[in-house]
Amino acid sequence: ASPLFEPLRAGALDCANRIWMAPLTRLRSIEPGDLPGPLAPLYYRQRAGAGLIVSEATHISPQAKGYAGAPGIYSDEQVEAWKPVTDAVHAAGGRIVCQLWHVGRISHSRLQPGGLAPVSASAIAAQARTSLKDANGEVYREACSTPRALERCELPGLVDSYAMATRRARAAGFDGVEIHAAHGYLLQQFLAAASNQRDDDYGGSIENRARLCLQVVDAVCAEWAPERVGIRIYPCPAAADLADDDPDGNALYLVEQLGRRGLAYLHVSEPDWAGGPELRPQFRQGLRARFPGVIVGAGNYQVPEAVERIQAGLIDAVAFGRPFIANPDLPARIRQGAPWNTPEPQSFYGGGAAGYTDYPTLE
Ligand SMILES: C=C(C(=O)O)c1ccccc1
Repeated sequence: ASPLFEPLRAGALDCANRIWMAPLTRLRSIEPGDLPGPLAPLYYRQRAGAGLIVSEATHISPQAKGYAGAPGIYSDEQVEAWKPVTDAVHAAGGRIVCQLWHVGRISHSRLQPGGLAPVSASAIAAQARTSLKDANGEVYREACSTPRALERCELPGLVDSYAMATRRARAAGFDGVEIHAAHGYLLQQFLAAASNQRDDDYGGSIENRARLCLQVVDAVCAEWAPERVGIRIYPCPAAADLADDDPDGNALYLVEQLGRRGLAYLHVSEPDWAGGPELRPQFRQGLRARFPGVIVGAGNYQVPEAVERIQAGLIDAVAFGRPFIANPDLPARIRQGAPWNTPEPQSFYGGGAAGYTDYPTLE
């Protein structure tokens, strides 16, 4: 039998298989309120055959919001709106964790409280666009606003926002949380030399640049338990404005610190996500040597490649993104060697049922 169908225990998370659903932004939440939409329970229940579902990125505070239509996990109303999702996934025998997101500078003043500038490690604008919605609810892309640098005295409150979001995720029925430290969002803006020009103890050395991420991990674990906490990293950023002096060395330093905290899993977003360089084998071995928990690989894997990497001991599970958009029953299709539906990019972001809950299953 394929190693993909061997059960896996990641901390306290019992996964029926090693085919995980990667976090997928779909921008179908209700505004104002940033509430999961009415179709979210069906959408996630359809995909409950995943060994573990990682929810779409979910912002931890109003300031953490960077995309129109993304959901939040900072209000009691949002907790109530997530319960039908977690209940539906559990009723179908699935497991789901909430991905905790602070976008930092990948935002626009129009989405920020009071129309203020977004925040980041330093006042350096991302060379990126984000997604807003027009009066008709249509998604459009716009350049990110120039951020302001967070004052050092704001950081404890920011760390506490992650702890409060963790408390709400637990109250909403999630099985755990995944800290989003990847893809150029706030925590990676502190980690990367190009985006972090701070001259306090959160900037300069990699120990200083990793400080906020590790304080967030410790606060989230203290709020719930390390066995319920995963983290997503993007060790080889392709984007120039996340350039680092020693990407491999800095990533291995971070993973070594994470490896001492008893976390449920390390989720590694691989270069394919944005077309960066392939992860080198010795770097993969470096991750395994430093992280004793479950390691999950994500990055447009083909099935044979995932099986090969699991059998080589480099990863323990694989997270599929776009394939899970188009194939609610992806694990069944993989088990049967059945063909996969092709995702339709025009309905990835925004909209309603089309391209969300209407992809066909096998039977
Ligand atoms: C949260 C995202 C990420 O992690 O890259 C995201 C956001 C918008 C579109 C695609 C992906």
